Amino acid sequence: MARLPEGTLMQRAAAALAAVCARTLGRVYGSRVAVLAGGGDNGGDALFAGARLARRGARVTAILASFRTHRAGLAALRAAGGRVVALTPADSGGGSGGAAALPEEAVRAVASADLIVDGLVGIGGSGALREPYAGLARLANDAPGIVVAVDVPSGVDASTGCVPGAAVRADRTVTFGACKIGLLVDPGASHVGALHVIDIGIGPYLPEPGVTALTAADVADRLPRPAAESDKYRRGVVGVVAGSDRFTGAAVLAVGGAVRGGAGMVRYAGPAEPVRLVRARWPEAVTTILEPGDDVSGVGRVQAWVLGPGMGTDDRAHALARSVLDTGLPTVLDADGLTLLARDRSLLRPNLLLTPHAGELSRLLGVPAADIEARRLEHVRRAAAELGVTVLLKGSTTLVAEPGRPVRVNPTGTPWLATAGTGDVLAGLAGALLAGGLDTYDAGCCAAFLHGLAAHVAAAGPGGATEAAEAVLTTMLDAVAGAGTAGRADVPTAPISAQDLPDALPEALRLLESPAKMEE
Ligand SMILES: NC(=O)C1=CN([C@@H]2O[C@H](COP(=O)(O)OP(=O)(O)OC[C@H]3O[C@@H](n4cnc5c(N)ncnc54)[C@H](OP(=O)(O)O)[C@@H]3O)[C@@H](O)[C@H]2O)[C@@H](O)CC1
Ligand SMILES: Nc1ncnc2c1ncn2[C@@H]1O[C@H](COP(=O)(O)OP(=O)(O)O)[C@@H](O)[C@H]1O
Ligand SMILES: [K+]
Repeated sequence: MARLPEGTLMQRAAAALAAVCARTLGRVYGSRVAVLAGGGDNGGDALFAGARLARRGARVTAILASFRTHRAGLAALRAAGGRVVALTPADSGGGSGGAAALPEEAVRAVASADLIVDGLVGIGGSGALREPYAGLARLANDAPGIVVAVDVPSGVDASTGCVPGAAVRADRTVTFGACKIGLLVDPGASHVGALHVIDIGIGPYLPEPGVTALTAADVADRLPRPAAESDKYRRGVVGVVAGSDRFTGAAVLAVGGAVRGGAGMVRYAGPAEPVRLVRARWPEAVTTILEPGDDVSGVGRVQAWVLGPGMGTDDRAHALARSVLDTGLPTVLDADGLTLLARDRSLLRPNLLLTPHAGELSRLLGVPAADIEARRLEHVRRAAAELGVTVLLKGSTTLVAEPGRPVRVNPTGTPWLATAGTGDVLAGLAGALLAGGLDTYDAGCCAAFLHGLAAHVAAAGPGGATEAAEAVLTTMLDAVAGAGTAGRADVPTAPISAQDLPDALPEALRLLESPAKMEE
């Protein structure tokens, strides 16, 4: 800002915002636009964009939520023929009266708009939206028009993704200069809609990001690949200690993730019944039957372990877990393994990748699961710092934290993954990548990326897999890099089950290669 004439950045932002609004509307002339303007520069962006749309023939009404309004923006809107409705602090959309307490003129303008521009608050917002901002946000959400958020959907904390109160649910978000963390991390991320990241020329002046995301090319670069002189041992042997007579599926799913994740060999060790089922489904796995009280000394050499899914939490499971962890090898610790760790911190070792969901992290940190869901970034950072290991927090947006490194957010997730057993596949997949030589941080990030991609491929089926994967790999990541728009592909999808994931992994891996080549 200091290097440019005053208002230059805002004009760049407003021009791009108006262009997205115009494209969204299709026909600008004669369309109805409501601009919700807060008291800061976010409102300024929205008012200048409103002025541009008004000059192209849109009927624009600005609703001013604050006494303080961006002066030049308001003047531009007025000069372009826009109408203005000013609210007072007494105009409250809150309480049981809901939006009805807002002035009729404002309610009508929003309810009849083809497009609503949310310029209430941007990166300067703090805490839950106050009235009348909150009432306007609710009004926009209930209106039939398309909602375009300026920089950040108002009510979403731009730095954390927390949503402490009412918040705008946008169909599109046009963000300036860089993708904000809160647009990628839930619950904020689910308010964003299609995402446009607009380059306004500030990139070279921004500090190192605190949160990063891997692109398809980044993942492809990191994946272990067999060389001419490879053999199964050098590609990495992963040992899986999972499943029990009661939870046999966990064994089959974790082994499936490891086999399809590219391990040179998978060794499975467990009770007789899961061993029988693993052999039936994955004959390539080398199995060892563990009798009660056995440790893993008879399993053979491995480079990394997957420990925990469905193994139980009794004293025998505890002793078995300790025998795995005492090998000192890199280990994915999941599910029951995490419950054991929560009870007995002496199991903690370096070289661990913990893969908790919010419930499991809640037990590890002694914090209610709802707080973890509400402040995912804070809690994953805290867990990594407190435990001194890599922590992959599963759920609506998967985050990977390691002390001293930026948190990585996984861009490939899909809610179709919310089904029993998918976590077991993730653990196996991450184990294969660890055995292949990746460190716990990269193994976690790459596993989450491939797992999400495989879910898209499986949910879209053979007919839509390519399109669905391209939407994730190209469009979404381009948008984050400022070169396109992110939105989900419009391909029909169907529910998936956990066992679809290992089967979809080969196709996901092939599709991962193609955009990587395109970028070259
Ligand atoms: N940086 C750049 O390079 C560029 C930045 N640009 C734009 O500037 C935006 C940042 O502008 P900003 O700093 O003026 O803050 P902004 O987001 O408008 O919020 C402040 C206002 O919101 C209010 N308010 C706050 N919290 C509230 C709550 N909970 N509930 C209710 N009200 C609340 C607060 O009120 P106050 O607390 O002061 O009473 C004040 O009026 C940025 O997001 C982008 O759009 C572009 O032009 C391009 C260049
Ligand atoms: N709403 C969601 N959106 C995206 N991914 C999700 C969602 N809910 C769960 N997942 C993913 O599904 C998997 C579920 O794992 P987990 O909770 O361990 O289940 P299970 O123990 O049944 O295998 C994780 O990879 C998680 O990130
Ligand atoms: K906004």
